[in-house]
Amino acid sequence: MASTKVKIPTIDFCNLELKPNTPQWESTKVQVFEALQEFGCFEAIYDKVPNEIREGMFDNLKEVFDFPLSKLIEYREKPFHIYDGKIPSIPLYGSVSSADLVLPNSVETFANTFWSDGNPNFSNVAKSYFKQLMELYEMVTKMVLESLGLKNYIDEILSSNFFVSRFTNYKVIKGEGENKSKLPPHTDSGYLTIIKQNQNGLQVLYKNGEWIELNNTSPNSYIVLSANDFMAWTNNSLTSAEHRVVPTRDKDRLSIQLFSIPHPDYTVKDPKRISG
Ligand SMILES: O=C(O)CCC(=O)C(=O)O
Ligand SMILES: [Fe+2]
Repeated sequence: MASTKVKIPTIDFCNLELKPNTPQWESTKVQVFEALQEFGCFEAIYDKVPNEIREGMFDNLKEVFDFPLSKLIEYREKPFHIYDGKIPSIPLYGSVSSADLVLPNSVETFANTFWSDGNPNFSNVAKSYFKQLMELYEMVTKMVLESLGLKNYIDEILSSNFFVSRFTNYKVIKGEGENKSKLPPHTDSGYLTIIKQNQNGLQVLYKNGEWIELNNTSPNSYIVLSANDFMAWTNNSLTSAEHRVVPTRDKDRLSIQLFSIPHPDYTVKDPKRISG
């Protein structure tokens, strides 16, 4: 059962004055660092993604998971595109992932696979959605490095990653039970993951052994999780959040994830150790 006792911090990123070296930046930075140390995650209130963009993402994604399986398989046949589904232990889970933000025209490749007219609306909406979330990623990364006294490494870390986006559907079939789409506990690879869910279900494991429900359904709310490579890079200063998904409602749950992952040729090491 998820606990109601411990609460994941909610951090406000809406302030227009939120720029490095301002008092707002300094106080937000403290909250970000403490949350990632203690919980490995927080809820960001971030208003830079217009409502119609975010809603457009979910509307388009509903259609993707209604396409026949053959489309999903066709999608998987393209380089750097992954479809996970029909997993025997969680048959109602399905996701499509793409290294879409590094490969030119990759959003269009995605759209062309699923929609015969290439769905220009999807491409526009997706580019805008991820652009704004990459800015949130950049702010959080800078705040962590400044908190660690590693300001000089900000450019290095920001240029060491690529982004992967994943769209996930947790199908609910009446009478089938939640276990068929439940995502088992895990930590993510990469630096940070930013998640938007259309209904709750994401839970994070706190150090006292309790699973805490992440509330992320208000329009401007996004979950930021720190992942394994950031924990390693910071020499365990941050926690890599162990999380799982337990869909509880009686309609399909959709979520969108943005993962930032170090390039395969980048060596993830605590910079203090690199410099001796
Ligand atoms: O669906 C979610 O909210 C999270 C999914 C997740 O943890 C993952 O794909 O790694
Ligand atoms: Fe995950």
